[in-house]
Amino acid sequence: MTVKKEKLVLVGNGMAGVNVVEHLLKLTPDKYEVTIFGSEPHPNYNRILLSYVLSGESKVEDIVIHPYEWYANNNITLYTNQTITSVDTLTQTVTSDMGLTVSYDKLILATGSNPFMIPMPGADKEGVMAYRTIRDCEIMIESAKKYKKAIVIGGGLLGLEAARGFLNLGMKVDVVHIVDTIMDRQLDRTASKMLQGALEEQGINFLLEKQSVEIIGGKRVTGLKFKDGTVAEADLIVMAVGIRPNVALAKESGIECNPGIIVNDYLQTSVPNVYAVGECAMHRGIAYGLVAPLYEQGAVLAKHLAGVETGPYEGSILYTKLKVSGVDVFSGGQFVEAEGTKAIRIHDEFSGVYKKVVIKDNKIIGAVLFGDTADGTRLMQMIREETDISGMGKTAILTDGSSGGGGAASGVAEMKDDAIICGCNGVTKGTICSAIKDQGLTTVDEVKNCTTASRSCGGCKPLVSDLLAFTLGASYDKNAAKETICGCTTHTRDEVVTAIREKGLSHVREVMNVLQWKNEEGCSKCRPALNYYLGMISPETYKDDSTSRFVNERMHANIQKDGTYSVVPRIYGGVTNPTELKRIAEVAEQFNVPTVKFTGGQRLDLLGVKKEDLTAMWEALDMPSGYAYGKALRTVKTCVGETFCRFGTGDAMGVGIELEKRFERLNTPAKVKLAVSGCPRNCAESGIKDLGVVSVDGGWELYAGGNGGVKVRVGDLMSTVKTEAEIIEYTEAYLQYYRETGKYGERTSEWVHRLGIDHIREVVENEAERKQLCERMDLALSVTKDPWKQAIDSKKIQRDLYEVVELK
Ligand SMILES: Cc1cc2nc3c(=O)[nH]c(=O)nc-3n(C[C@H](O)[C@H](O)[C@H](O)COP(=O)(O)OP(=O)(O)OC[C@H]3O[C@@H](n4cnc5c(N)ncnc54)[C@H](O)[C@@H]3O)c2cc1C
Ligand SMILES: NC(=O)c1ccc[n+]([C@@H]2O[C@H](COP(=O)([O-])OP(=O)(O)OC[C@H]3O[C@@H](n4cnc5c(N)ncnc54)[C@H](O)[C@@H]3O)[C@@H](O)[C@H]2O)c1
Ligand code: SF4
Ligand code: FES
Repeated sequence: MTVKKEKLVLVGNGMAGVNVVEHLLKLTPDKYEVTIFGSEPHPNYNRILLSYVLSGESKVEDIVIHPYEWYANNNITLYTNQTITSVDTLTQTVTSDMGLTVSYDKLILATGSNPFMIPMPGADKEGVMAYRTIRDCEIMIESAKKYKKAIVIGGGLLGLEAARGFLNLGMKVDVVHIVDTIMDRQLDRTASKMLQGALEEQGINFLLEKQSVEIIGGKRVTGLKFKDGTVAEADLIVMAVGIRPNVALAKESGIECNPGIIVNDYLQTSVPNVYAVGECAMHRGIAYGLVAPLYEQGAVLAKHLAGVETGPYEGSILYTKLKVSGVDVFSGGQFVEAEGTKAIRIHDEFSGVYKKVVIKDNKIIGAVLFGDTADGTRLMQMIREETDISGMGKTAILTDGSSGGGGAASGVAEMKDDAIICGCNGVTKGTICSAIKDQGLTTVDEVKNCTTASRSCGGCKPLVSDLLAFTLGASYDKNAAKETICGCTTHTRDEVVTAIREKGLSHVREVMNVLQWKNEEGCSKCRPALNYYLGMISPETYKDDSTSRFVNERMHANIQKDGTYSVVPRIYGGVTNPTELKRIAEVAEQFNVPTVKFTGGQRLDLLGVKKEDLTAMWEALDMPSGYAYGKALRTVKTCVGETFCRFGTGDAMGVGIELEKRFERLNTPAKVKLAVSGCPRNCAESGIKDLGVVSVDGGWELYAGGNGGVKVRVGDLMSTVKTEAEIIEYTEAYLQYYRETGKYGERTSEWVHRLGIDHIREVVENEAERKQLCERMDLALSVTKDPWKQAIDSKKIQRDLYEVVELK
C-alpha cells in the first residue's frame, strides 16, 4: 500500500525557504509532495554572491545553488516568475497572480524582505533603484556602460559592496551616509574610520552626516539634494538603507505580523499549518537579515516538519564580514562596550590591523576585527559557547596572525558536532568531519566542493583548514590548503615551477607524468600554464607546444563571435606614416575587410577576416604581429610628448617606440600594456597600465600594476629614474620579475597587490638583482620570432591551421 504524500507548498524560492526543503529531502525524502513558487525568473541562487557578480569576480551562472534539474530530480514542482497573491487559510490553498490555485497540508512562507526605499520627492525617477536581485545587478552592470557617476545611499554592508562594484565597473561613486561612521551597525568608531580610509584609497568618495531630501533631474535622475542645501551629481542612485520584512501576503491572509510574520520557536505562525522562515519572519522580536540565522531557523523547521525530534530555535548571535576585496572586516556579537564590560584591543597602525574583543563576566560577548580577520569564526564559537576565558592569556584569545591554523589553536577540537562552521552555507563541524573521513578529503577546496562549506564569503576557510588538521592529524599537510594550478594536480604554481627547474623537465606531458597529474590529458587551465612556465624557464631550448595554447594564440588572431578573425598589425607607440596607412587600406580593400577600427591601444584592427585569408593578408601587410590575441606585450600607448606638446618634458613617443620594439613578442603570464606620457598631465593614461611611464621634472616616474579593465586599479609608484636608458633597464627587470614569479593568467595588478609594491621596488632597485633579471630577459628576447613570418614561410603551419577543408 502506498502512503499518500502530504502537500508542502513553499512561497519564496530564495535562500531560506529552499534550504528547508534541502534539509527535508535528506531527513524524509518521501513524506512530502513539494511545490515551490518564486516571483523571480530564476532557480534558487545565492543572493550573497551578487556582490561578486557586480564586482566582476563571478558570473550569474556561477551563483546558482540549485539548477532546474535539481528540482526535477527531486520531484519538486517549481513555478518561477509566479507570485502568490493570496492564501486561504480555511481551505488551505494558495493562489498565484496567474490564477493558479494549489492546496497545501503545510505551507511555508519564505518571502524574504523588500529593500527600504526612502520616500523622498523624485524617488520614482529613472535611475533610482534598490540592490537585491539578479535583475538589479544586471541593470547596474548595464548602466555602468552608459553612465559615469553613481551614488549609493547607505554606508552599510550592502551599500559598501555596491559601491565597490561600481568602481570595478568603471564608475565614480559617492557613498552617502547619515551619521559620521560607516557600517555603524557593525563597527566601532576606530574600525569604521580605518575602513573608510581603506575604501577611500580604493576610490570611493564618502559624503557623511548627509540627509538626503530630494532626488533631482528630469525623467532620469541627475543629482541628489541634501538637507544642508548641497547637491551631489548622479546618473544612478542605489538605495541601500536597510530592508523590511516582506509581509504583504501574510498580512492580507490574516496571519499575525508585527512588523515581520510572528513565529514561535518552531517557526509556526499564528495560523495552523502555516510556517514562516527567513527574513520575513519575526522571532522573539527580531527579523534577521543574514543567512546564518536563517539557516539555523531552517534546520529546526525542517526537523519539525519531518517529525524528527528537535530543540527549539532560540535566536542567533549575529556576525558579518564585508565582502570587498582588499579589506578584511569582521564584526560579531555585542561589539559596543557598555556598563560591566571590558575590552582587549590590539591596534597596529603600521600594518593597519585593529582587533577588539568585548568581555563580560569572563566571557567574550562581541568582537570587531579589521585588517586581519582570521580569528573571526573562532571568536564567534567562543561567543556562542560562552567559553570561560579566565585562564586564558591575551594572545590565546587574539592571535597575532602567525599562530593561527593549528587544530588546537582555534579550538575546533572542543567544538560540538552541531557547531556551525560555515555560517553562509549552514555547514556543521560534524558534516565536515564526516565528509573528510568518508570521502578522503585532504584540501579546503575538496571540502568546499563536497559540503559547500567556504563556498560563499570564504570567512570560514581557516576553520575548515583547522578541521582538516584535527581530523587527519599528522597526515594533514596544511599546505594542502594551498591553491593548486587546477583540479588535475595537487601542486601549486610554485611547486610546479620548482620541479621543472630541479628535475630539468622539458615538455608539458613530461611535467604531467612526473608530477603525477590526476588527469593525464590535463585541462584548459593547466596545459597553457605549463607551456608558459616551461618557456619562461628555458627560453633557448623549449619548443613551444602550440596544442597547449588557447585557440587565439594558436591562430595568432582573435576569433570573433561570428567565427571570423581580427588582424592587428603592430604600430609601434601608436605612431605610423602614410606608407604604412596606405598599405593597411589597400589590404583591407583587397580582402574585403568589413570593418577597420582604431583600438584603445592606438592601432588599427581589421575585423571580420576569413580564416583562409589570414596568411595572405599578413604577407600583404608585411608588418609585425601586434599580438592582440596573446598573453604578451600588447601595446605601448604614447602621447606626443615634448616633440610637439608645449607641456612636454620628455620624449614620450621615442621612449614608447623603444619599449615596444624591445619587448614585442615577449611571453608574459597575462597580457601586458604599457604607456608613456610626456608630462604629469598623463594623456597616455600611464596610471592604469601594467607599467606606466611619466616624465616629471628631472626624470621619469614608473607606475606599476595599473589596470583599466574589469578590476580598475591605479598603478603604484615603483621608482623614479633619470635617464631613458634607466627606463628600459627598470622595465626589463620589472617585467622579468613578473614573468618569473607571476601565476599564469595573473595580471600585474593582481601580482603587485599580492607581492606588495615595496617588495617589487626592493628587487628592481637592487642593482645586482636588476642586472641579473635583465640578463635573463635578454636571453628570453633573443629567441623570439614573429609568428606571422613563421606561418608565411611554413606550408605545414598554413595547412594545419588556416586551410578550410571541404567536407564531402
Ligand atoms: C547583494 C547582497 C549581498 C548579501 N551578502 C550577504 C552576506 O555576505 N552574508 C549574509 O549572511 N547575508 C548577505 N545578504 C543577505 C542574504 O542574502 C539574505 O539574508 C537572504 O538571501 C534572505 O533569504 P530569504 O530566503 O529570507 O529571502 P530572499 O532570498 O529574498 O528570498 C525570498 C524570495 O521569495 C520571493 N517572493 C516574495 N514574495 C513572494 C510571493 N508572494 N510569491 C512567490 N515568491 C515570492 C522573492 O522574489 C525572493 O526570490 C546579502 C544580500 C544582498 C542583497
Ligand atoms: N556582507 C554581508 O554580510 C552583507 C552584504 C550585503 C547585504 N547584507 C544584508 O542585506 C541587508 C541590507 O543591507 P543594508 O546595508 O541595506 O542594511 P543595514 O541596515 O545593515 O545598513 C543600512 C545603513 O544605511 C544607513 N542609513 C539609514 N538611513 C539612511 C539615510 N537616509 N541616508 C544614509 N544612510 C542611511 C544606516 O545607518 C545603516 O548603516 C542587511 O540585512 C545586511 O545585513 C549583508
Ligand atoms: S601628457 Fe603632457 S606632454 Fe603628453 S600630450 Fe599630455 S600634456 Fe602633452
Ligand atoms: S562562513 Fe561564509 S562561506 Fe563559510
